[in-house]
Amino acid sequence: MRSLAVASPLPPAAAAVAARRRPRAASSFGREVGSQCWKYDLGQDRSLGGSLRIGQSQGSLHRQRLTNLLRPAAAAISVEQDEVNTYLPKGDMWSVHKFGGTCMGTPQRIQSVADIVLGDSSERKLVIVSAMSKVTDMMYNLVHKAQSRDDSYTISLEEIFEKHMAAAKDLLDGEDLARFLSQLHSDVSNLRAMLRAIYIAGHATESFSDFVVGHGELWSAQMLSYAIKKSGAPCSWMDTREVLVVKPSGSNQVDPDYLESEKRLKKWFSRQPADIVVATGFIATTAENIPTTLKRDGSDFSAAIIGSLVRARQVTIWTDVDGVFSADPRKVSEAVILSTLSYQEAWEMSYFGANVLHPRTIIPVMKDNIPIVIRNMFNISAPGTMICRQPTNDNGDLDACVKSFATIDNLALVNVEGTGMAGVPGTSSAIFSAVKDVGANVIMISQASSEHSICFAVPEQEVAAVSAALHVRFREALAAGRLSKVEVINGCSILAAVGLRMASTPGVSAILFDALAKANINVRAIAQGCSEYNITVVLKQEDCVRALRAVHSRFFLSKTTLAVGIIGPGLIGGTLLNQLKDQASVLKENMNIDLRVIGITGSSRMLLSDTGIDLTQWKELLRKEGEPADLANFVRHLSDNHVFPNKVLVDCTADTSVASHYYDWLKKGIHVITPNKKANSGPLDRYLKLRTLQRASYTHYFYEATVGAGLPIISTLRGLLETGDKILRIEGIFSGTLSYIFNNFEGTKTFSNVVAEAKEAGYTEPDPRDDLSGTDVARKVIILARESCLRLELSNIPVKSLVPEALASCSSADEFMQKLPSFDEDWAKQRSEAEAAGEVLRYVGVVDAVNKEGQVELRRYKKDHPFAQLSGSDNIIAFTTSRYKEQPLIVRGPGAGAEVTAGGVFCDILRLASYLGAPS
Ligand SMILES: NC(=O)C1=CN([C@@H]2O[C@H](COP(=O)(O)OP(=O)(O)OC[C@H]3O[C@@H](n4cnc5c(N)ncnc54)[C@H](O)[C@@H]3O)[C@@H](O)[C@H]2O)C=CC1
Ligand SMILES: N[C@@H](CC=O)C(=O)O
Ligand code: NA
Repeated sequence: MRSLAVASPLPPAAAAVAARRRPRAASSFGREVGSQCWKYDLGQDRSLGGSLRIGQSQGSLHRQRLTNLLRPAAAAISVEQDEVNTYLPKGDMWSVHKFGGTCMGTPQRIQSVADIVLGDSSERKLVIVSAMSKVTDMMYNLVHKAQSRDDSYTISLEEIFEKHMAAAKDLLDGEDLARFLSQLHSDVSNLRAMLRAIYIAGHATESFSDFVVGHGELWSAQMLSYAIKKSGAPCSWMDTREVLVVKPSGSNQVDPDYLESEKRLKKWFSRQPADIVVATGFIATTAENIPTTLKRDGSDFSAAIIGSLVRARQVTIWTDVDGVFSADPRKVSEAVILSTLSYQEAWEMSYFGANVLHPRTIIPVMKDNIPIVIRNMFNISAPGTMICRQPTNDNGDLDACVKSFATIDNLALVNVEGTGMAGVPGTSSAIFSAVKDVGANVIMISQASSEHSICFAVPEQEVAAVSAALHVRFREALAAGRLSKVEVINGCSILAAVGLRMASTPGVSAILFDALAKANINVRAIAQGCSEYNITVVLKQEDCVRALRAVHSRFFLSKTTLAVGIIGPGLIGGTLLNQLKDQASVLKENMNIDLRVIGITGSSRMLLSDTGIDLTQWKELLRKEGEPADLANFVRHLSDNHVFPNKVLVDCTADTSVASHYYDWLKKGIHVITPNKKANSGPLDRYLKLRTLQRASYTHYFYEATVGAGLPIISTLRGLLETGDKILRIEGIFSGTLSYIFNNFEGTKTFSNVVAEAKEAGYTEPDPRDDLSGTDVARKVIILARESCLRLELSNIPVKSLVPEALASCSSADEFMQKLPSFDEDWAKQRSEAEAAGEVLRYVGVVDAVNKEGQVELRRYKKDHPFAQLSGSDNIIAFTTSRYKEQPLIVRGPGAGAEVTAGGVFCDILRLASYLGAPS
């Protein structure tokens, strides 16, 4: 027994690479192949490492066998330099397809792949395949087990054998099956020998490992080619180690040698001029004819290189998704499939982890302008995403400029700040060399031109080292005050918008930042290079998904998407829901506004939905599927919803306690709309706080229906004030109920009957005493007074109540209505007295802006006075202002009732949508 002692001065892995790369003279284990030499000298392979001793006979047997194993591929790839066959067809005829492991997962799927290939009407087809799903991992595992001296590699190899045998038996028959199985047997027996050597050596060189692993592709390619042949189409299979020549380019990457590969490909075709070729993905050879692989995403890369070599008209990458999404669909459920992308956009997106293509996959096809199409083999009807030079929908449209959004989490921002940085060359170099020295990866950099600070983002787990290095590097500058701080902001994320020409198209970043502002998201840093493809913003990580959804919906959904929560589905709330239902599709189509009611709560039950309640049956759903009402949970449901960036709560109750929450809701970034007068007519300090918050934020609060229902009262007043007019007096009939009562109390019906009619018609407050007492009018007077900048409390308004004192203490509205007839006579008397004087009774409210006071009272007006001309539930409001002094500006019309009031609230919702960016 002769011992073979191998002492390596290099670590085994490095030695393995060195051994592979160093050309050697042919040894007794080497063999001349054609004009080239197979130069792999196992005897001197230092990567066998350590002081391993292998018995001579066993060692030489293995060496001999292993060399032979590696040989077939090498033999085939030998090419005479001048022997260039011209068969390789050029032009548009080749169509290249690539099917990944999932597509090749089962015999049935391999058959479907065959069907897809046969269904392609291209003249010539080149099909690149990965190993059956999981096989590559199983093969790596074999190597791992063998080199860890784990005997069970033999069982694992057996499993792999069984898996392929079973698949082949399912898929093939006759001679082709026999041929495949015989090849499989022979390959497995060779692998057994190779693994045994690895087991004995306790180590596998990279080329041994690549050789073993590549069998997955060899088998899947053969099976598919036989399956295609079985369907009647002539088909060859190609071991791409015979043609695809690559050279290592460091950090686990390889560069294709196009010239050499093209020569070998032509040679290959000269021997097998087939119209359908199934080729192995992932595997290749070095110029020295050593089997290797294309590393990560190797099969896509194979397809792109081969596509380029045959000048394919298109490379189709088949996978299990419909195409490339506009955002991670796990985070944005409304993400859409993009129909086209430019090469650069695909490139940018893959950087951000979008499941597109590895950037290097794009390079080979990009240079020849060959489109890549990503398609779903399990959904052939989906057209997929085409990646090409000039996407057709890239027509200068603002929205087409942004293709997708992506995020990176777990980052920290480092901010280096100080006056001593400005104008000092070398500061940034010093900062980043310190960062480099600790091996941290800088993900974005931003420096304002004032030069007082530089900030950059690094992975959070690297920031402590970066910060420490910067403190050491700038110790003196910090001590001297030239630098004021090296600050670390943890918990950051990056949100990137990717799109061709985005950065050079006016308005895109405005839309982006506007969407973020409206979603109440604070931007911490911004970077946009001169590259046209990317705008990056840094945000708090907790805001990131919300931000992603906000910007995505702004660019990809309707222009304005609004999630609505309705509180109080009574008369007004219920009518509003029906109006929303009827108008939703028109709004979506004509105005690009998408309103989704995602919650309805009454006082006892609530109904919640993440994406929108079916409004055709909201009542039934609320009854059957509703849960016990809980306002806090209801609000949480709305604010936690990240699908819709804009949210509004519509308070259709008359409840003071509901109104007391508006401040908190606005603070949370939820817009508020209401016909409920309680907040604006409640305590002055609360009101002022609410309005101050509203004015200081991008969150909106609208309440047009609190005065005159749907009539444009608040908006008219605002228009006057905002354009510089001065309000002198606002006077009018503000109560639809009282207007109706006095318009219809003409002597034919009793007073209590007319009140009952008003209640029946839906004009009254839930408790009609609020109308008759004048409180409702007083509230409206207060609302208008405050809007006109008067600081009045409800208690400052003298009110003449029409509720008989005896009925003020009735415990319910019903009891009040029952007892009201006993006062009909008093009312009849008052009415006839006025009538006798040629006058009518009218209940009016006044805002006297000059004297800073308000009044609410029952007055008598001559029959020719405009206030005497009203009918139904009409309100009339006269604004006397500096500009409208001689003749007041008058607004008149029905000022109560379900449809008009709900219409007023709806109008506020649309006003909000337009504030949020909906087109006018
Ligand atoms: N009816 C009209 O013509 C006009 C009414 N308004 C205002 O519209 C609001 C609604 O009036 P209506 O629909 O006529 O009253 P309503 O009594 O028919 O409806 C109010 C609804 O709110 C619910 N509700 C009460 N407290 C609640 C709470 N804490 N949480 C959840 N739900 C609650 C009630 O169960 C009821 O379904 C009132 O503030 C009223 O002043 C404003 C202008 C005109
Ligand atoms: N009850 C009110 C309804 C509107 O605010 C009225 O009658 O005007
Ligand atoms: Na109004």
